Amino acid sequence: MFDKVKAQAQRVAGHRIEDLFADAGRASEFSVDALGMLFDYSKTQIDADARAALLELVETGSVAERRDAMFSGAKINETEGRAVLHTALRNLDGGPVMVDGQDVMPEVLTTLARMEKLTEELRASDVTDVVNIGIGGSDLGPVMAALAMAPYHDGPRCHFVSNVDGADIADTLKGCDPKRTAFIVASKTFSTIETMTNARTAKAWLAEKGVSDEGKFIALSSNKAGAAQFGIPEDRVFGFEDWVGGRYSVWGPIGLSVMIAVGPDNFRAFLRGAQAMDQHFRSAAPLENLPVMLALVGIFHNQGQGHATRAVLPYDNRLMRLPAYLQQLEMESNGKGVSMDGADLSYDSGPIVWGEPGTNGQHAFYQLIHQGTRVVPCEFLVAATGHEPDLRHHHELLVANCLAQSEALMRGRSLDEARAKVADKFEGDELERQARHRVFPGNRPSTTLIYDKLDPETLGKIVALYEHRVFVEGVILNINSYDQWGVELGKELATALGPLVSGDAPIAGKDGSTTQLLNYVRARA
Ligand SMILES: O=P(O)(O)OC[C@H]1O[C@](O)(CO)[C@@H](O)[C@@H]1O
Repeated sequence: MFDKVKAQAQRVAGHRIEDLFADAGRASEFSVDALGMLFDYSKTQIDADARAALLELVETGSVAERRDAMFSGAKINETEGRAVLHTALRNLDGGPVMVDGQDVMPEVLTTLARMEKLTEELRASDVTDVVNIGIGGSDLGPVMAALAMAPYHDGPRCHFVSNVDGADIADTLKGCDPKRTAFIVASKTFSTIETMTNARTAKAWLAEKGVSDEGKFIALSSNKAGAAQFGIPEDRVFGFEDWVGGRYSVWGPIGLSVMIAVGPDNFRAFLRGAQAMDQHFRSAAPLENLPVMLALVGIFHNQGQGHATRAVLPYDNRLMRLPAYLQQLEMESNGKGVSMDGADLSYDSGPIVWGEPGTNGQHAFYQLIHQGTRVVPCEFLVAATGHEPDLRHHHELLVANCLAQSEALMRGRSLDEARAKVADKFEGDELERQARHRVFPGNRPSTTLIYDKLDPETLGKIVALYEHRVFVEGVILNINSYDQWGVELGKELATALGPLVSGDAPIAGKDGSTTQLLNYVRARA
């Protein structure tokens, strides 16, 4: 499937990216300028022929057909028999969206209106703190978006508790007044062990402080019966259907904490941004299509050139949690071992995604990115303007650093240049030795997504852009991006190990290492 792309990747392997700019039109020709953002992939080895081979994958993979199937409510999550319709949650002024012959939009809009009503009530009340209890998609989206929209935060303080480690909830509750704290239990299934354990601990904390839990809990879940069993009244339960995947759920009820923080208008702007990206994805030609081109660059680096990882490097401190969010989005979606028909993949699935905001990462792991033996394709994100007009010089430094990194990755530093740098300090063999340590190979690919300002609408566009990128890569890889069976085994084993850790069951039938670790814990508990 990737033979042509691999052949192209091999052909361009020796090309210096820098030299490609001899073509004065390269920067704009290898960029997509749409929706108020510019995606520049010109600092990669992709040239016209390589791009043509990549674009063929869009045709052979039937990306357009699969895309239309997704938007139309077809059950493209075939292993779970579900539609994939997170896009309906932001279809604010769109037409009907049918699932099993029924328009889901009236319910979506009613739920949104209910969320807005509760949000207004909460924001007008004496509640000072809201604690969202959830994990994975019921945590990462809200955390990431709430942080990204910090300048618009004018509601109660929002906290996020996810880890089953008691340290998480204990540290969070330390700063909260039980009378003025509301809890959101966010769980699609309402059965996730971490979330249910933390929710019960929150209930116990209120009881211990002598505060009734009446009216204190809100549930966001597809499992209304589970929420009722926990004691949350129906009018404080916000449901969503199984066609919203956990890692795609920030746009609906799971985003309630974000709405409470920034208010309904800003939350709607966030949805509008995503909706604009949806429309763009559906209508723009592949070459002009942001998600398609972002995906093809990813395919080129991973399946074409064999680079197993990619770094996401936002030069936007408020996108601090974007790499973690994308780790779930990309790796839970496209980290699969079999194709749609269940056959073993004969090529690599999605890449290992990681990152940190710049400039912090520069002083930590960029050493490896510049001089390590492995190539890490980098994806920079940066805003043209910041939210702090009085701190313009900070923003200018931030942008300069971002551009400097992609330039340095591309240009590198030759041995001659390195020698010149230290010629006044060393001579002879020592000069040679010292110079070699200062060589940067360069020719390392990166892309840059630049946008005006990280406002709610832009954030919506960026997140939807990455969602659709994952979709396109998944279609081309012919995998199901919407299930996550790989998380099951660990959950099952953890449940079985519980009594062995607590000492309620004898340690038997375990391998030597697990037995040794259990004994170590039990001796000290
Ligand atoms: O919202 P829930 O049902 O608590 O699930 C939380 C997370 O757990 C997972 O199922 C993985 O274990 C994710 O896909 C999901 O986002």
